Amino acid sequence: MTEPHQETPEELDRQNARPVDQAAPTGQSHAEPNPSPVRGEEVLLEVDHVTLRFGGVVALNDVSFSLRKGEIFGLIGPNGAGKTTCFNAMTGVYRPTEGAIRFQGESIVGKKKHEITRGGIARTFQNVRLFPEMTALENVMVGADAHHKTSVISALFRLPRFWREEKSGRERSLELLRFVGIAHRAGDVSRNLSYGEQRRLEIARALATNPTLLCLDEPAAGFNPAEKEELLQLIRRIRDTGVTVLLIEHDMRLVMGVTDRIVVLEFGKKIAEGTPAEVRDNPAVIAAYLGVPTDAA
Ligand SMILES: Nc1ncnc2c1ncn2[C@@H]1O[C@H](COP(=O)(O)OP(=O)(O)OP(=O)(O)O)[C@@H](O)[C@H]1O
Repeated sequence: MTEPHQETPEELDRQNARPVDQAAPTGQSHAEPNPSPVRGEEVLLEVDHVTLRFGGVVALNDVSFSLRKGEIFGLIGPNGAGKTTCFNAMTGVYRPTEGAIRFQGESIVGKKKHEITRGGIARTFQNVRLFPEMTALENVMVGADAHHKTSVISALFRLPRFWREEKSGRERSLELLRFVGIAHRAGDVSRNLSYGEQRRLEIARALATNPTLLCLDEPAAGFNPAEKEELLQLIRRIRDTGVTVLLIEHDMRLVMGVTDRIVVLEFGKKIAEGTPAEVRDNPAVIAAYLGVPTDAA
């Protein structure tokens, strides 16, 4: 058995216990139906019979699903279901013990995190991870840098290409700050931004890598209802630019309001997959959230 490789201590900093808005699916949504204007049938990412064990813990147990290009896809499930582990396997933090993960038809298992980012998958984290002493603009420019072609030599000697790329990186980063609604904080040190602004900044930084797929890990955690509504609109605008979005989120109203399709995990296994309406009415899902056996639901 291959043990999953683990790259950073922060990845192992298991969930800072926090209250989650983990209500059972209610059937109510505060948002209008999701129009999915750019959703096609082309498969973008395939999780193919993935099992991932941490010693004796089976965090993912033979999980399979695929994301289609242009959709907003939700990955949900109770605490400890395996959602973050699944994200980590997709973004090169953990290597599956068994199974395959393909992005645009190509295996990404065993690739380094930066290779996967360059390949077009970007992510945000459950806990805000910014460079606290850098300005908001600089934080985004770090993301944009991932795509610069400038060599160390041309950066050291300030060759024309370096300046061109520095300038275009700055302009693009400002544009992204505008897109997420915090351009007015561009010059402020990121630790001075409000919590909501920091979460938007993380999204801008992830978008700066020009992703094809953006993975958002509990982006609404700690948000009030108005902030959640703004986030829902932002996720749709991101999707409307052609970026496919994968969302882990405990807030059922947000998930049901914004996603096209959902996969539900429980104890590492996929227990349901379908549209928000299908998933909401699925007895196994209701049981998982209410904590009762399926046959009693
Ligand atoms: N690095 C690790 N070492 C050992 N066990 C781990 C590790 N990461 C996750 N696990 C275990 O794997 C299982 C799935 O955890 P995971 O964090 O993926 O769940 P989750 O669905 O994201 O939960 P939450 O909603 O609480 O964030 C849990 O039992 C967890 O304790």
